[in-house]
Amino acid sequence: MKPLRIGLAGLGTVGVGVIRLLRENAETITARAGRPIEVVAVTARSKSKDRGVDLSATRWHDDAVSVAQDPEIDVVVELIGGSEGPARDMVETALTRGLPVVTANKALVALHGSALTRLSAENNAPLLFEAAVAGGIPAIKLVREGLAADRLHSVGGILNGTCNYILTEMRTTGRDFGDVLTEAQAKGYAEAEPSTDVDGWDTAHKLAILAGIAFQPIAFDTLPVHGIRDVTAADLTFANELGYRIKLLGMARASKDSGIEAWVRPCLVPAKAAIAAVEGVFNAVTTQGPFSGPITISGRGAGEGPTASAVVADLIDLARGADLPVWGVRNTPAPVACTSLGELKSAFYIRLDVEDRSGVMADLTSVLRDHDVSVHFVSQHDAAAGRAYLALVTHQAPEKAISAAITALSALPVVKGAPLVLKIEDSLQ
Ligand SMILES: NC(=O)C1=CN([C@@H]2O[C@H](COP(=O)(O)OP(=O)(O)OC[C@H]3O[C@@H](n4cnc5c(N)ncnc54)[C@H](OP(=O)(O)O)[C@@H]3O)[C@@H](O)[C@H]2O)C=CC1
Ligand SMILES: N[C@@H](CCO)C(=O)O
Repeated sequence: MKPLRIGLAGLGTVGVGVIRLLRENAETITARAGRPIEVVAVTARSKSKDRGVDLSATRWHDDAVSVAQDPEIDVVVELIGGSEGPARDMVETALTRGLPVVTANKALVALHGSALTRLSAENNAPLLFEAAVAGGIPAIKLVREGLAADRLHSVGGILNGTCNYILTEMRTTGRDFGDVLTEAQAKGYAEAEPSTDVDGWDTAHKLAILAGIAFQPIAFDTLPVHGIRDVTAADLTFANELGYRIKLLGMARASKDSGIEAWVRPCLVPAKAAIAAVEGVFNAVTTQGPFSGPITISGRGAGEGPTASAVVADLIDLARGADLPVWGVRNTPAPVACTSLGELKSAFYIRLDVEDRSGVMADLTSVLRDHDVSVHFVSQHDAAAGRAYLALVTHQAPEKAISAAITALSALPVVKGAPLVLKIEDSLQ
């Protein structure tokens, strides 16, 4: 049997994992793929680095584009990362040559997915990226193949393990964000420059891909993105008392006007919901469809083994000759802007740091009354001397009314520091 010959760029966590998995499970993979899958050419920044795997039988290339130009390969695997530079150049070169591409690069697919899809279609070259969303969870296969018949109402979930780890640790130990972030960096979960994770961008990249498959590609720069930096230990305590957990969610929904409502932000989810039990570095992907009903699957969203498992599953699909359209449809839909969230109605959690004296509550509620925001529940915890944290839970209100109320509340002399507003996401089961 003729092997499927792989040219692989990037020999870091995922690249080495792919080589190990292909070797360790060679017999099983060959049986399932119908032919052997062999890495025959590689590149990385350093040729001399010991990576703990034997590369003596592979051809070394000095740059990624030259791997994509290698005449003796059948598939390019891009595991360098980054939406620009060598990763993008290599993928474009391969697709232009008509070579199938497998990548784990969510930033590349989220930002340049439409242009790459055009290249893929023009050159009849498959582009697969199962590992780009939620690592070891077969998220793309779930939505693109498993749920291909349903018109989903929503798709999304907990898509960043670093944030979920930080929020879980803050809740269970009472420590603050900065403290837990330092620990997450020391343990190698968070990047040294953690903004991609904690400011929500990694979640946004993954959500954009899921939304593109479930609905239609979205214009990435129209996606509202908020991370977890402003969530405090006090918020996690309040949420707990209210019967909720705080999770960084990325969600996309088919909106009434046939657009796509999508956002990334920390939310309160009912403690009873399946997704609330997904803790630590685990990810969860959740869907709702009129025929398929609610589905939530969880697992490891990162790491050598889980991510390599997803990359190699794509390679097995290619070896089997599977014909999988990039976004699950034959045409290449143009990206659409996400719908504005202003009219979106939801209940909200508002946390305020206020002076602790008589009349403060009257000041606050008069602002809410003026913006037609009705309060469902109030709770108070002592903060510093003479100060209190107040948590308000609102009834359903349009997001723009909440935003205007927050601006007015922030201007009150009794309110200290910036209020925090979190959406209450009651629809997840
Ligand atoms: N790590 C994870 O758990 C997950 C990662 N991903 C994605 O997988 C991809 C790879 O991630 P990961 O393995 O963690 O990254 P690493 O940082 O561990 O590895 C990156 C690799 O790319 C190589 N590289 C960097 N620049 C170049 C270049 N100009 N030319 C050729 N090679 C280059 C590096 O070389 P050298 O080793 O010599 O420095 C290194 O081997 C990224 O897109 C990431 O987002 C997706 C899901 C999970
Ligand atoms: N940085 C990501 C892993 C790669 O997708 C996370 O923390 O989930």
